[in-house]
Amino acid sequence: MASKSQNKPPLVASHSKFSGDEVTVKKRRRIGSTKLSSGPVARPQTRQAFSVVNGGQDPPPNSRPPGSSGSDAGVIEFTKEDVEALLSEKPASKNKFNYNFKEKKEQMDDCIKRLKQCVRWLRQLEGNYVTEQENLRNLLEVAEKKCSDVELLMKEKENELNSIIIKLRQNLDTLQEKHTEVELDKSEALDSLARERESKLAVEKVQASLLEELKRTQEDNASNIQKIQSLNDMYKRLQEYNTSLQQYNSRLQSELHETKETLKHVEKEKAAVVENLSTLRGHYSSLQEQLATSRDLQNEAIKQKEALASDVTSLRGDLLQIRDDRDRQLSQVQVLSTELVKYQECAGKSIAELHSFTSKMNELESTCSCQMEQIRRLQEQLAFAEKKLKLSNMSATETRSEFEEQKTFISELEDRLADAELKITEGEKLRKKLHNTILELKGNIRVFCRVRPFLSDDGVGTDTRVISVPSSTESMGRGIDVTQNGQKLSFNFDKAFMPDTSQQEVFVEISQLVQSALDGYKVCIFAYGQTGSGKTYTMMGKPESPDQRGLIPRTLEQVFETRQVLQAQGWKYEMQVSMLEIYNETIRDLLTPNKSSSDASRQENGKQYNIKHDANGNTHVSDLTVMDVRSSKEVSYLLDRAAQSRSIGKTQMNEQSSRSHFVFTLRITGFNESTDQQVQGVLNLIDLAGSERLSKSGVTGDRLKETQAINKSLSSLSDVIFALAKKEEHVPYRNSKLTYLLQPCLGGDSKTLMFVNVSPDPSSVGESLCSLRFAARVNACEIGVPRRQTSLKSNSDFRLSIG
Ligand SMILES: Nc1ncnc2c1ncn2[C@@H]1O[C@H](COP(=O)(O)OP(=O)(O)OP(=O)(O)O)[C@@H](O)[C@H]1O
Repeated sequence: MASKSQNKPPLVASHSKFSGDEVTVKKRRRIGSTKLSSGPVARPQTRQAFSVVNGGQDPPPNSRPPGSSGSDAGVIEFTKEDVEALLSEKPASKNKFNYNFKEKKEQMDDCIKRLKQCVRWLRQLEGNYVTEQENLRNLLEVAEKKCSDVELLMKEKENELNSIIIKLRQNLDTLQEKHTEVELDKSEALDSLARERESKLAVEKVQASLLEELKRTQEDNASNIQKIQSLNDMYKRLQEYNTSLQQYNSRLQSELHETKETLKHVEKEKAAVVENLSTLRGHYSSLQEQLATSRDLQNEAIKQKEALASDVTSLRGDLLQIRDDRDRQLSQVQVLSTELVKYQECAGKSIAELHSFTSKMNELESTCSCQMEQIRRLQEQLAFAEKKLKLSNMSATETRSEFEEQKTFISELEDRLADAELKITEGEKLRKKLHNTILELKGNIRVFCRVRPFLSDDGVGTDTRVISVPSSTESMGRGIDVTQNGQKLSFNFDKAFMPDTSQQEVFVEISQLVQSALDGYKVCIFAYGQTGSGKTYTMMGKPESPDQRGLIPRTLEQVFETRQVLQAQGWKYEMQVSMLEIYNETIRDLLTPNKSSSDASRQENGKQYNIKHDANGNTHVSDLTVMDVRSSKEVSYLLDRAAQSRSIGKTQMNEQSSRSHFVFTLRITGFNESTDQQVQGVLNLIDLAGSERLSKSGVTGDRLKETQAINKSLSSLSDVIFALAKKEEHVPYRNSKLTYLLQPCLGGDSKTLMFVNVSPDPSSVGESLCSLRFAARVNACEIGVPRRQTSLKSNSDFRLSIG
């Protein structure tokens, strides 16, 4: 039985398995189902695995997972169990003995097919996993990057917000502090107001009591005054009574005296009577009786007098008492008056205090109202600040987002700027290279011919033309024809300027060389020709007339203008000027400070003026004045100074004009901070001495020797130029000052331009021919780069035959 069941076809086994246990099937874990559901490939798919694995037989409909009604009929899926079942599947045969190979093969084929499908499915699944994994990884990286960016951004924003919140909190704190201070001030002010009100009430009470007391005192005073008045009246009455008593007393005294007088009279009469007593005894008894009655009367009078005296004493005591009372009352009145005055003063003070308290109170009330107003304002400010805070919070977020946008915009712009700068730098390098290549193609040594117009003092009429424009189109603009003794000789150069060519037109042709000097090359432009042929006119021109300014002023203008333009690209230039004159192997510094003529010559003699070349091929003349210049105006001033110095020198040395070489040197040092580039250019502008025919000069002796020497040095110039340009070892006239000075300008990358100036004067046609032959020889120099062919036919005789 066991073997039977083992040999059962997988279909039956699978079928029975699935139909037997629906829950198990539903719960069965699907390989990759979790992953597939999250990735792009993981769409909910309807499985048909069983039909494939189980040889095309579907499991019973109730054993299918929910939703697998067959919408994705083409997709095949396997579960782990399916795969395991497939792997552990063994060939089934209904009967061991009926084992049919064909059937077995079919089964095997079927199994292999299913296995292949399973393997394909697994591979596809694996591929999906890998791509999904990669996608997820990428997504994860992007998300992580984003997350870190967002985190950074958030941190920055948080920091900014924190700083703003701190600032606002500080503002709020200060405002709250101010508010509490104001509140404190306000409470203090209210307290002091209450205190002042209390004190005011107390003062008012005191004032009322004082007023009552004052009233009472005034009433007392009035009653006292009445008392005093009644006492005064009594005193008056008593005085009157006293006076009447005194009058009575005096009357009694007078009566007593009269009585005494009468008594005496009586006693006298008694004596008379006693005498008469005897006689009159009778009479005596009557008299005795009279005497007794008189005595009684006297006693009565004495008694009356004593009673009156006691009355007077008692009245006197009364008077004294009344006086004492009066004095007491008076002193009481005085005390009361002083008290009254005091009370009045006190009342005045109280009133003043009351006034001051009232004014203080008013002040305090106004301060209080001010403070209230301040508090109100502060509260308004606080509300406004809070509003502002809210607004600023809102605007801060807006600003922050704007700031972020701006930042990204700026960074973009910066990138673009950096790119542009890089492009500019590269473009500038390219421009330099191209410019140089163009100039090299044109020739590092070029020769321009310039024919000056007829002048009034030219010997022959203008109709006799010895110099003419060539007829061939090939030579147009670069050749001239010279007619001598009926023979026409043609000369071709890089450029030929006819008499009507303006200074500007000539300058346009050399302006590229000026740019080369700023690019860091050595440039040398010199004018060669017979005396009066227009060399000085070409180099210097007529500075007083702007149209006729020569190459030197125009060159300087361009140098300083270009320097300005290049400054925007980060270039900084330093310029140094020196000017010298060579006369018969003597160098004269044209920029030494002005001195008297004798001093100048002595000074000149003391100086060495040795010419030296350094490792970089730069020429230095010892003791020569070198001036820093910042503008073309400064150079113009120095040129004027040099011209002045030249004319002084000529007068001092009794020199004929035009017999010296004038050398103007401008050293250009440029540095670019942004690209860290450095350039050193030199611009030499030379007005050579004019060659002269000895037959015409009419000089003799030492002067003749000098002229011969100058002519010789000029005639040898072509040999020198040739040798230097070809970098030959042997340079003729090496020790000649002019040769030595020109040496660095004629080799390597240096650019040299020679003007051959010719005069159209028929009387000097021989000299013109000499100059042209010389120039043709220089023109024939080839330096490094191919030059167009010079028509050498007529330039065959290069040698100058001056003198
Ligand atoms: N292209 C020109 N247009 C007008 N005038 C000119 C021209 N060239 C020269 N001249 C005039 O010719 C005269 C002589 O010129 P210039 O002094 O420049 O000659 P030079 O070659 O320098 O002479 P030297 O060798 O004796 O110094 C001057 O008066 C000058 O103004």
